[in-house]
Amino acid sequence: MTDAFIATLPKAELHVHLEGTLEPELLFALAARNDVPLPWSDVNQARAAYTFTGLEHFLPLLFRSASVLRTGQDFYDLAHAYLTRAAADGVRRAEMFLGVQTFLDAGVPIAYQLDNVLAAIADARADLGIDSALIVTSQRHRSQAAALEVLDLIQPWCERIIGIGLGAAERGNPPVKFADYFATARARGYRTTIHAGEDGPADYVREALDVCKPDRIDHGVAAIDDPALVARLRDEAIPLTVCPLSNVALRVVQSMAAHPLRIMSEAGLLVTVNSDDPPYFGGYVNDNYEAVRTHLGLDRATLADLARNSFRASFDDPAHVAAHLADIDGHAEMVKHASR
Ligand SMILES: Nc1ncnc2[nH]cnc12
Ligand SMILES: [Zn+2]
Repeated sequence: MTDAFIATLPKAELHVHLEGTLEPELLFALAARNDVPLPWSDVNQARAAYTFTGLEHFLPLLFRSASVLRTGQDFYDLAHAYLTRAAADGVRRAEMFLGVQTFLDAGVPIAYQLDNVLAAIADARADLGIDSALIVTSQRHRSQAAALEVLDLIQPWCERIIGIGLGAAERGNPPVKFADYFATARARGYRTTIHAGEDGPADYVREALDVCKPDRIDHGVAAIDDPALVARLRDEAIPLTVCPLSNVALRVVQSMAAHPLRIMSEAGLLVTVNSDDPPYFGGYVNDNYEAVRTHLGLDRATLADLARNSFRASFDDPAHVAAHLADIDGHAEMVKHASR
């Protein structure tokens, strides 16, 4: 069960792939709706398949499952379901990835994808009081030319997309391959973020900083192997969007007890806690906070600092960030008094 302090702590989620939030129940409903065959006979069999040897094992399953999304309504339903769940976890601000190439491959027009995710964002703001924003990601196992095509395709929506990211198979696809993609994205006014140092080495994190100049690094856990890089990340206050349950599920770390998040936090890094692909890795953002609380022995002050980091690292307006930080102070005070 989630600790009450965590459950009600205001937080931002900055690293979540919308296609990776597809719960098995919705997966089966969309497969039936769109007449897409699945390799599993029911929800339980699908869940049982969610055990992975690593990132390279996980990605094909993710892409296969995501291929059930075909209509605009599917994208609305997916985003609405995630935002409803996130709001229940005390998420006040969500910055969500959408890997559009998977769906373009299946013949889903870009407008179906973006218009409907953006509609779900607007409705969730009005109905659930959760603020959210969209980050479009490209896949690094494809060419840079393909990633640049994504930038051109989304240009009509540029005012409503907050950022650009890069995900998928890291090893063998170093950041330098996407130097022009990031330069172009920045020139077009997007904030930028890149998966680096997930199952790739610390050197990929350094190269990402040098070549891609991102606003944030997604994962970045491999940086802990390199003290000079840790010092640089700290001095430059580069946010790291860490996903503890994902790292255990994809065998990036051996166990939750062995996760470097506490060491990273104590080294002064701007670490945040996120869910990545929640149904696949065993939990949403609060489950991730709860896992690090339990296995790394984090106290409430540290958990509140992680939540503060999540707002500071967000792409939100400074005035909103300040208001969220004040809410966290109020939350921590309230809990202190209640426990006296
Ligand atoms: N953990 C992960 N790493 C890279 N790309 C991803 N896309 C979805 N989840 C991912
Ligand atoms: Zn990710």
